[in-house]
Amino acid sequence: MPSPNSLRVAAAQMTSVSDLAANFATCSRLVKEAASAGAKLLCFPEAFSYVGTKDGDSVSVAQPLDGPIMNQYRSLARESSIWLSLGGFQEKGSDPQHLCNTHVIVDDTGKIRSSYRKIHLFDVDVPGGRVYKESSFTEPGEDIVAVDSPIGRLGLSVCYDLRFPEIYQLLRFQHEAQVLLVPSAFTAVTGAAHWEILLRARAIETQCYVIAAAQTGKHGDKRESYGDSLIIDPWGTIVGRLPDRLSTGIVVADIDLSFVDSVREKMPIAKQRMPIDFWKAASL
Ligand SMILES: O=C(O)CNC(=O)[C@H](CS)NC(=O)CCC(=O)C(=O)O
Repeated sequence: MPSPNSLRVAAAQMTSVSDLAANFATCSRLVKEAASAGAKLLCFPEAFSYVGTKDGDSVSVAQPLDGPIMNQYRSLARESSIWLSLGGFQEKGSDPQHLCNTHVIVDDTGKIRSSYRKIHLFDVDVPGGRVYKESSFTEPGEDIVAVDSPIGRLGLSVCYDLRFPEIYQLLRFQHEAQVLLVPSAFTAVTGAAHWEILLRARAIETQCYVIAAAQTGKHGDKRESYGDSLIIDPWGTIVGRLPDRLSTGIVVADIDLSFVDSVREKMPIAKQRMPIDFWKAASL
């Protein structure tokens, strides 16, 4: 039985393709499922609205946050009265060659509450995979973003950010996040090696819930994502996962913010951690 303090959340797992209308149809079905399951928030993965067939394709579909694509998703939230985490939206950049990889939070009336632009861009030669150069078509963000919601204070990030613990330390200790969102499209190779362990580490070291919605499977014949959308509690326990890592669907879990408080009270790392000045002196 969920405790009286519990709040229901959901994370989608899906295989977006290079067809805006097809992805919107999938998202709209998943929003209805999440709303009828009683979820207050549904999180979508990075590139939910569009995955191109080759690098940089997505620049051609980039739009501002007040454009028609985001408006469609805002009306989904309003119609089903549910908050949405729209991770990795292709937001129009400052020139025609670039976009921003933007994580948008929309409330249950369809209003944009906040947006975060991916800071760490995936310029990586994946061992046994291919070379990625996200910075060739993406402008990096510069601001850390947290926002209040009915399911607690949300800390925003996107995909490759997951490998950089500093951003999560700041979200927890400066911005007071209680729930970290990590919408992703991890590669099949790096996901198999690192996905679950990185997410559980971030939950444990920040004592936050982590909700990580994932792209999964083959997007055409060029790209493949690892999958495995996860909801993790502040003790590092996985509390939500789909039975099949590759299927399209939602995972639902009840989160309890009093559990966040109790983990933090019993293991008071906020008080015990050393300030940055200590480390500067120690490394002189
Ligand atoms: O461009 C798109 O369509 C969607 N975005 C992505 O796929 C991004 C940038 S290329 N992928 C990652 O950040 C993978 C990270 C990763 O796999 C790891 O850290 O191991």
